[in-house]
Amino acid sequence: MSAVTLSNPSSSYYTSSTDYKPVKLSPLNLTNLPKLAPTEEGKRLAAYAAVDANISDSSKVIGIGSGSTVPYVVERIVQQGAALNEERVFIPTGFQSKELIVKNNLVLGDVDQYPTIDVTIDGADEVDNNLNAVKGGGACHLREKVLAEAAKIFVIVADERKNSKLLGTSWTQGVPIEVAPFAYAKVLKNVAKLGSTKPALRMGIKKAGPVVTDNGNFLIDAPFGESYYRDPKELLMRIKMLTGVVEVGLFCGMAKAAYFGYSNGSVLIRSADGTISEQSSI
Ligand SMILES: O=C[C@H](O)[C@H](O)[C@H](O)COP(=O)(O)O
Repeated sequence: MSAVTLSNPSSSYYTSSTDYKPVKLSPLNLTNLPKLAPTEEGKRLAAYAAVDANISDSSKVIGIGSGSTVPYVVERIVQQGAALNEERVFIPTGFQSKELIVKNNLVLGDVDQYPTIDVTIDGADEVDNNLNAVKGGGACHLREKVLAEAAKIFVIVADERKNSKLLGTSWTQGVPIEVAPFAYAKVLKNVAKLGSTKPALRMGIKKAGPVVTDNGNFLIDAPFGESYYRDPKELLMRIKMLTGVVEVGLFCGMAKAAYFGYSNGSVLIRSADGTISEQSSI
């Protein structure tokens, strides 16, 4: 992979063309890795950059999130070596990450044993300019939020398609809402009253009936108009107040940074302090 630097950014993925002043980080050395399809390349880049920057020798309790970028997170952690990993405990956000931990012979723990986590790295469905995120496309956002909140450092990894100025731009299926099964019909009515256009119970694929989460609950996907996404925290609080709602897939003010991997071999890093950095790869 050749070193690529985004010297003249003009795309919409930056905050704005005028305030774009990236800090250039030293390149990520990824020589001798197998070539992947462009989007996968972006996911791997984001994951590797996030692990390198956030998981150090002193990171002992690590939260492993869900989604298609997370296998690369675990891959990079494994590359840090068995000696280091034997001294660590890994906490999963769901079935997928539990399998990843077990299959890679890492030590499995749970958040009730380790309510304080050093670092949690997780995927996202969409992230806005202020690091607010939609999560729950894979129905894992309840455990994900607990692990994000438990972590001293919570970091998001994703490919370039997830980087938006405003939530609801690329992720149009709505805010994922985990609900107690018996309350779903009432929550559907109440999110519609809040302003959701066509909220729907998420149905299974290759399974008759609704999706059932790892916690035995149902999911509602509730789309909202653009104005609601301008204040995602307010939207989160209003949905969370509805009786029967277990957790809402809006993560506001939680992430320390988001790493977006680009198919051109670079990573864009947005930090909570407003810093925007770029890392190329060789
Ligand atoms: O519930 C699932 C999680 O929030 C995932 O992190 C999110 O849906 C992103 O998944 P993917 O990387 O597969 O698009």
